[in-house]
Amino acid sequence: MEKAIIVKDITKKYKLYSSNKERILDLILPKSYGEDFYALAGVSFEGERGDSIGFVGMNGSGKSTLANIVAGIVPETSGSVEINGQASLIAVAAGLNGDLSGRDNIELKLLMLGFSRQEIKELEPDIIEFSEIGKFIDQPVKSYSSGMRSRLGFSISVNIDPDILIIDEALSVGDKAFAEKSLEKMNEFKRAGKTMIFVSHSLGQMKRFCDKILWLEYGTVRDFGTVDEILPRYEEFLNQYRKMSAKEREEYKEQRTSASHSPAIVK
Ligand SMILES: Nc1ncnc2c1ncn2[C@@H]1O[C@H](COP(=O)(O)OP(=O)(O)OP(=O)(O)O)[C@@H](O)[C@H]1O
Repeated sequence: MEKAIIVKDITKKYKLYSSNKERILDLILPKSYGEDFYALAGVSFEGERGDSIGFVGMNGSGKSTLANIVAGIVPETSGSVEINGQASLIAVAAGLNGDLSGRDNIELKLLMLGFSRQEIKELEPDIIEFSEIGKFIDQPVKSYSSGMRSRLGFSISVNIDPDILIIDEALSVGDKAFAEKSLEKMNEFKRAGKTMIFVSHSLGQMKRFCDKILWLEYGTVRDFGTVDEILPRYEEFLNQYRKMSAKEREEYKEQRTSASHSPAIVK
């Protein structure tokens, strides 16, 4: 099978500051202030053409960071991402300019992706119709609700028919009717043999839609495999985790992160 996505040993380091003063001092005297925090610490996986890969994991495990790195929106600190084909990201409101109208955002995004004026003219009505934004399409995006922003982002990305579609929680923001319509659109992509990455906390949607699951935990890969293999393990883990006391959760985290998050592993 042809590889669509090859992710090798990705790390993402952020600096955490205890105050704004520290943040500013770090700009003047880099490396002297702030604490290193690894949102991702050595993540590798491969997706074949036609795979629908779900990213699961607890809050803060690194799902969105990884999706944004694969989409080329956020730079990695080390490691590499190889993509065959054009990638399009749907992160809630990502890539939308709040001061521009919905229509101008569509045009801008398509121009940035290399579409011609003629192609944009042809695609625009479909994008507007699918988004159900109605007359608000000519209002500035900052006046939209978060659901409207996410519908517009989703509509742009699916209607440009990308080779790789990355969907980050967009379906949990829209209403049920829109979510159904979007899932149907995603199934069309799947039937067309396209590659997808889907970030969600809805295990129901994962089961319905994904073939493979990447389970992230504290910025590392806990497990990667087929939906049938990984989701039952993840659900079992969530049940156990729910029963843990705050102290047990801290101990668990300490045990899981002590080796993998050592700065020594970061080149
Ligand atoms: N710009 C940033 N600066 C500092 N830390 C960040 C930044 N962006 C993300 N992080 C941290 O990186 C970690 C991973 O965040 P990410 O949003 O990727 O997690 P997630 O798995 O998508 O979480 P959720 O399920 O809550 O959406 C979190 O601890 C988050 O606080």
